[in-house]
Amino acid sequence: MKTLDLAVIPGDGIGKEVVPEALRVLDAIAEIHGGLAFNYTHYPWSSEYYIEHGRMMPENGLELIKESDAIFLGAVGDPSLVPDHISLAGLLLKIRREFEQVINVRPAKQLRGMVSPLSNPKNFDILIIRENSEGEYSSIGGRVHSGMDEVVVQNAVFTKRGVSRVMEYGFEIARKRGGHLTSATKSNGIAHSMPFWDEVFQEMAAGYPDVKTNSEHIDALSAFFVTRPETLDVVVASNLFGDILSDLGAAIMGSIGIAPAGNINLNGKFPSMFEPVHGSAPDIYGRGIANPIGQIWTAKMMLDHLGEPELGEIILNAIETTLEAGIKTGDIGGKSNTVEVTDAIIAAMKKQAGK
Ligand SMILES: NC(=O)c1ccc[n+]([C@@H]2O[C@H](COP(=O)([O-])OP(=O)(O)OC[C@H]3O[C@@H](n4cnc5c(N)ncnc54)[C@H](O)[C@@H]3O)[C@@H](O)[C@H]2O)c1
Ligand SMILES: O=C(O)C[C@@H](O)C(=O)O
Ligand SMILES: [K+]
Ligand SMILES: [Mn+2]
Repeated sequence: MKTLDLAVIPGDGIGKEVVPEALRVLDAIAEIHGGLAFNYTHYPWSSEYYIEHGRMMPENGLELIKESDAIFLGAVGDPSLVPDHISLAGLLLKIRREFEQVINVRPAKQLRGMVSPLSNPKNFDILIIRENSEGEYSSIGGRVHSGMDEVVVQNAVFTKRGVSRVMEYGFEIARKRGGHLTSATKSNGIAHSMPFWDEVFQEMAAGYPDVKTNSEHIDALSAFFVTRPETLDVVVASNLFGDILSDLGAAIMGSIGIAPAGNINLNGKFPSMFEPVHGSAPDIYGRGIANPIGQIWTAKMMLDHLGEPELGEIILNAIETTLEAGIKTGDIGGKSNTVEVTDAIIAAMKKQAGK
């Protein structure tokens, strides 16, 4: 029996609704496999935890989850309890950074049964590779003075190491897909970091003669996500640009409620973390109507990462079968609730596996 230890952090809002549903899917996949078990350890770290303890996770929190095979997280943030920059920094961004999850992989592709808001979407299949440890998300800066004299500085940090490794990841994955790599830049407006970003990209491209490349300014590239997404394949982007592009990618798929993500540790020193692109959705939390597909597709990405791609495939197929059957939550035009969609996905998995 192969046992995978998962640290489970539902977090805030709909994270608490969709994570338990994705765990039901994992239990079903374990049953289908027969020789695989998941050992979940649940952590209640969240904004509510902050209200009680004055921090988002205990002081030794990272120690507690360090040995797990992967971290499975829902969403972090409840602005009615804790300002977002404190809650995200104390949990989500802390794990990404301290566990050196330097790459954030975010697919945006058309699923069977999904209706894109684009009128003629032409079967796009994009993989966004977001730098996940530096760039615009640095905590270097500060505020001085007050009133009209107030001055605020927020520094962006781009290191040769950080930029090279995210680009190398992009090139390798583009090579594996037999595809091409687009770099998201803004070197016409941002005079230091982005020309540097372009230089590293060009240097590295020389080592991948088989991978076609292009660079697009982030503003134009955003428009291409809408006007001709089928021409994009792998897209490598800085932390902030990748963040924005991944919501855009989710939007053209049909809903942010279905978009998955993996925060990948490359050096093997710490576990990777899997969590959907969406947040805690306070506007719909508590009604049982959140779309569970983002969290469930994220579980598929986690299984791929843990060496079980054929199980991941069963899950994605079942998601598509369920969408094709019209069993959908309200964000994608359906009438079913979170639990009903998950039930249908599990039933489709079992049917596929002949059980
Ligand atoms: N990775 C994360 O944990 C993460 C990501 C984004 C936002 N946040 C946090 O979440 C909170 C809310 O942020 P936001 O409103 O900007 O983004 P959000 O992703 O939570 O919600 C944006 C919109 O999408 C809808 N939506 C999101 N997920 C959905 C789902 N599964 N099913 C159906 N509809 C869904 C919401 O109802 C809302 O209308 C904030 O505290 C923010 O900081 C966390
Ligand atoms: O990284 C962030 O800014 C938090 C959230 O928006 C995300 O995309 O995970
Ligand atoms: K999330
Ligand atoms: Mn985001």
